[in-house]
Amino acid sequence: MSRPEIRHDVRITDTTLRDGSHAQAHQFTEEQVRDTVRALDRAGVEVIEVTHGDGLGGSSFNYGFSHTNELELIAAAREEAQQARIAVLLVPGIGTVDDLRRARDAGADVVRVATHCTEADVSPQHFGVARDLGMETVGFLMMAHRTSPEDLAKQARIMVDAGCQCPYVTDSAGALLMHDARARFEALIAEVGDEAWVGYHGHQNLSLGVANSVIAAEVGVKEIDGSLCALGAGSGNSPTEVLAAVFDRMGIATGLDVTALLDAAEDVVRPYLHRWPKMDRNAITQGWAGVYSSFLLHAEHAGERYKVPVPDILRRCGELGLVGGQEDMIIDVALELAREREQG
Ligand SMILES: C[C@H](O)CC(=O)C(=O)O
Ligand SMILES: [Mn+2]
Repeated sequence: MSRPEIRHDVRITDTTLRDGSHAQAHQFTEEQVRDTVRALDRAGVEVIEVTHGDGLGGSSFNYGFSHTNELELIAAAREEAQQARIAVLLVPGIGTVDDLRRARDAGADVVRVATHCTEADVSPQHFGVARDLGMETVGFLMMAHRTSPEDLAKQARIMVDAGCQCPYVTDSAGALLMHDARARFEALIAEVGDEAWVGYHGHQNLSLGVANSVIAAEVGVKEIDGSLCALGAGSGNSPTEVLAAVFDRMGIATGLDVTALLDAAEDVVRPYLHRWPKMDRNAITQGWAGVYSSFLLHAEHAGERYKVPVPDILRRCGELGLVGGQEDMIIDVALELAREREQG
């Protein structure tokens, strides 16, 4: 299996239209997707991810219904992109291989198969189908702070042996401190670096997404994620426009046009933001307590409904070690906290 060609020192994947879907409560319109893809494509972004925030098949009662069917959004993105590849996310169990086939038919070029950081063994079938479909393959090892660098590297090995061309250190909670991130990058590169690229996906809950991206580039990580205006779960992702400016200052080639990205963030994305992701009390708590960023809106709704402080809900989710896919447990946590408060 060959690694995909990366034309610059680092390739930036923009996930505004996928991770940003969490922050927008999955309400992206076709017009927003078209405008954003056109702007990213013109700015030189080579991979643009478009899917429900929880990946293919995510539109549901548990995760939140999409405004527009994601296959229509993928097809629209494909039409607008002149040079960029269109990526989709697939969490096995939420999405299926049939969803993947439909996404491929709609124009997706890349699939990012996402599993909890200790559960890569649920991904091989999906990588196999993706390779048969001729797709480029990425593996997301989510909540990467929850396992050691050595064990994360073993999970990356499972993915690469199954056909993954780029396993990612995915800091879903924005919880990785700089030395923790470096240790994981180095462990993955040592384990699979001769056969695959290594990637990094950061969240800004502790304001370290960009700093960790700098370390990533320095130690040889080749694919790094960002989102315009940081649009993503929790306090958002590393802002694509900031990554472009920082890497430019560092002399790291990304092929990105910084000015075009600044315009894309301000003129295209900012006007449609429901709220600009920021490091507020709730999002910082997520980074501090190691909680999945996508829990933010779910916890805020539960806090309002059951009259319990959102940071308390998030801290309890961290204590219980909840992982992506356990969004329904947030209600149980809120009810339990409400009962505890009643009992004094
Ligand atoms: C399904 C998640 O939102 C994937 C992701 O972006 C993360 O874990 O972070
Ligand atoms: Mn994310």
